[in-house]
Amino acid sequence: MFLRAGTAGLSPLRHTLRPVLVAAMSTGTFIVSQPLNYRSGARLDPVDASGTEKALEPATGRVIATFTCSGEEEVNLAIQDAKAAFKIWSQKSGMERCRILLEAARIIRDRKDEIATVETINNGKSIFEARWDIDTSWQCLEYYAGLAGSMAGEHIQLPGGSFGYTRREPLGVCVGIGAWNYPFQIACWKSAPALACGNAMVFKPSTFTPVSTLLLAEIYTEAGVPPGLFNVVQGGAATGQFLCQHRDVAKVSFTGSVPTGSKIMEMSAKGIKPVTLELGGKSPLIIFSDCDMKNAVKGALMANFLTQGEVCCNGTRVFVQKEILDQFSEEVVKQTQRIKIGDPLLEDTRMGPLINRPHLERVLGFVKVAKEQGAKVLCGGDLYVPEDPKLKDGYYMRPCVLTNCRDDMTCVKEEIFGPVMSILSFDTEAEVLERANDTTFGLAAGVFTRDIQRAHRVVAALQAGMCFINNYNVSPVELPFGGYKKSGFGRENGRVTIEYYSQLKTVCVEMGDVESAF
Ligand SMILES: NC(=O)C1=CN([C@@H]2O[C@H](COP(=O)(O)OP(=O)(O)OC[C@H]3O[C@@H](n4cnc5c(N)ncnc54)[C@H](O)[C@@H]3O)[C@@H](O)[C@H]2O)C=CC1
Ligand SMILES: C[N+](C)(C)CCCC(=O)O
Repeated sequence: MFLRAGTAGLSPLRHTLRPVLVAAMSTGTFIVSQPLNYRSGARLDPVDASGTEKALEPATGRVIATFTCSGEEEVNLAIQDAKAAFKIWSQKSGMERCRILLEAARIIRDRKDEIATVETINNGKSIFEARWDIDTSWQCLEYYAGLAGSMAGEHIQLPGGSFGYTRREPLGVCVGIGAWNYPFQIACWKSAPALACGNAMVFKPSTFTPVSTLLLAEIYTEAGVPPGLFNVVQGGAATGQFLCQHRDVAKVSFTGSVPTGSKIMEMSAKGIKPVTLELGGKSPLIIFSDCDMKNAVKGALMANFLTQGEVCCNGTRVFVQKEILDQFSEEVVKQTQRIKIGDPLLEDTRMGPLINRPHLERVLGFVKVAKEQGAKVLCGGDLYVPEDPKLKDGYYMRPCVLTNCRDDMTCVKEEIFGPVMSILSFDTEAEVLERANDTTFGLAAGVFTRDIQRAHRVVAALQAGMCFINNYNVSPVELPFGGYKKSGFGRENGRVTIEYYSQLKTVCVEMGDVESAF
């Protein structure tokens, strides 16, 4: 077990050992024996409990960690500790914060393979993809490090030499609550802008993926943030509620499902706390007959099969213009059948197991209902049993392409959160826009066409926060990401996110005498 508790700087020994240890980590061997809570700059066991949970390795179904969910007292200590760190951190200049965040970004980049390996073991996504996630993680820290140094207010002249100015100030202790599909990346997308603005953060990962956030906590400490600035508590709904209801929490940023998002908003409303909600989706991907077919097919696979299809912004309703329906479907099926499923730590694997057994069964259940409702399975949609005996208890399925889909089918209306693509055909632009927008979600949307006027006209009419033209599911950290409608509000990434982690103070300065009404 390579994970260490310590927080001190990089020892030469650790430098030498790391590559060996990463190489030694293989599917079926990893066990976490250290505490999974983080407070005051160190791993520790929580002082009280609200139950225990087990974390799995989806590739094998093995338990890799049994951990205590934090009780109210532990949550309280984590918040008090963060409050103390906030006092120090919020007084630092933007450039001072910038330097520390850049150092943290550098450490993540240096430890990319190790972090990606841990992410793969606990989440099941392929190591190939996990490395992408770690790249967008350190890039996010680097981006907000840059903004930290240039955050500034305005100076406004008033009559008679008087003037006003604005200060962009941090909020205080922010809470981050994450989903299980991008554990490390979500923790970075929330903490980087929060810390850049001068806030502290208490983060609660999903109970399914408690492990990798600890690496981030240790890296922040190693990079020089004050102890307590980034704390981790573990647990599910109970722990989440203690966080959201705490009076010393200034803001909650949540990634997860719509029903939980609605509860988070309700709890935060009681304390008038601002919230950012990154929720689910059922996004449309529109393929016009004038598209570049090769890229459209690649785009459809990117839109549906990353992280075993467990991606909130996936373009799972693939609308294809009638003239190219057969050719497109044939090519999509050919490429989908080539996806290598199996041990996610192997270099050539491109699809690993789903997160757990109940979720796998839920996804297979959607395929069953789709068939009953008249959809045709073009490929996949069934269990996959890898040859390697150590993977026999993992949660694998073959990626599925459905056709003959109608707008009223369950597979077209509901978020499946698994590798299931639904193909629908359409005739005209007006028709497809109407159908694409006919959903309560609005996270993302995509269009493939060579006609640039049409591309911009179509995205302008799409009701979605993140639109792609001639690509899908790329995530440059410079671009804001977030939803319309029930997919949530607030944004992550991009310059605008500074506004969600800071508040504006206006100072009005009188240079003359008070003109009184009395
Ligand atoms: N828009 C986005 O960026 C993303 C959205 N999602 C959405 O998340 C869902 C899947 O993720 P899950 O982890 O299953 O979602 P979930 O809503 O069950 O859980 C999300 C987080 O909330 C916590 N939680 C659960 N009940 C809570 C409560 N009452 N109070 C406070 N915290 C609570 C969980 O422990 C977990 O950390 C999908 O619907 C997906 O679309 C997932 C990833 C990204
Ligand atoms: C990285 N990306 C764009 C594929 C997904 C990010 C949103 C999520 O957390 O599901």
